[in-house]
Amino acid sequence: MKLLEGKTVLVTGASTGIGRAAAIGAAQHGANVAINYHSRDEDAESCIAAIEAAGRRGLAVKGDVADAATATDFVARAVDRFGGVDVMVSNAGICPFHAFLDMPAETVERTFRVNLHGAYYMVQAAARQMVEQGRGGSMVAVSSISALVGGEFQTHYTPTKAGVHSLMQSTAIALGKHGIRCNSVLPGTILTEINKDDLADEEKRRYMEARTPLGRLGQPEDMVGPIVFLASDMAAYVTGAALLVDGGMYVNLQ
Ligand SMILES: NC(=O)C1=CN([C@@H]2O[C@H](COP(=O)(O)OP(=O)(O)OC[C@H]3O[C@@H](n4cnc5c(N)ncnc54)[C@H](OP(=O)(O)O)[C@@H]3O)[C@@H](O)[C@H]2O)C=CC1
Ligand SMILES: C[C@H](O)[C@@H]1OC(=O)[C@H](O)[C@@H]1O
Repeated sequence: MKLLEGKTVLVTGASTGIGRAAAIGAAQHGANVAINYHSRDEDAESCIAAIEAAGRRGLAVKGDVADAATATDFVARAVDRFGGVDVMVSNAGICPFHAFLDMPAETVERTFRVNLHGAYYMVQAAARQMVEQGRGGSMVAVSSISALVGGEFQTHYTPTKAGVHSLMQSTAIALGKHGIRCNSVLPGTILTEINKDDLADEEKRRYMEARTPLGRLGQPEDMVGPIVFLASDMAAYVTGAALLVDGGMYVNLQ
């Protein structure tokens, strides 16, 4: 069953990882897909090729989500190409692991700007377009298990993920009257570029696997079903919700 037939889906940070899998998955579910990315031109091109191989139309727009103008440009380009916006998957993010006491201010600033300001501007730009269209819509923000728990080397990162989760709760209220639903997914540990170096440490990787009741870390494709579901009309009465997609890691105290 195709859940996004005829819809236009926008995904930020879709050159690699979770965003890429979500963009291709949305196309396989019948959507035309516009992707944003920051630096990896070839990966963005191959993502578009995969969208087209699924029989849908794709558009890649390069830009830094930390800049509010990137969001208005991304939405405008998507509307120009596809005629509207039905779904915004706000996914772009960074996590430069670093200790707390000597954390550089620039690292804090950049992480906040990309992860939290970026999500805010993208969701706001998409919402303005959806309200103008008058046919509702769906926002899916990629938050994290880190919205709920801490990380020694993620003191600048976890607050942004809690912020994204909170943004979806508040926008669910602000936009409900327009038929726009806002939800977040909370991935556990998914094997992507963001943690490649961190998890190159075998001991750390084995520890993270051992914490996961399903016995393995996640793959980007594990995120597709939950994101597509929340984006789709199957979730028509779901808003302000947060869906953990973590193989059970969060509940595994002992
Ligand atoms: N992997 C995991 O375990 C988890 C990830 N998450 C979240 O998932 C999201 C995606 O991460 P993931 O797929 O793992 O990591 P990746 O590093 O594989 O993907 C990150 C994506 O974000 C893009 N990006 C980075 N900075 C910017 C920017 N300033 N402007 C626009 N795009 C940008 C990258 O583009 P490019 O490469 O072209 O620069 C890339 O497409 C993040 O928000 C992360 O916090 C949440 C929980 C767990
Ligand atoms: C980058 C981390 O490995 C990843 O990101 C998160 O949000 C979680 O903390 C994961 O472990």
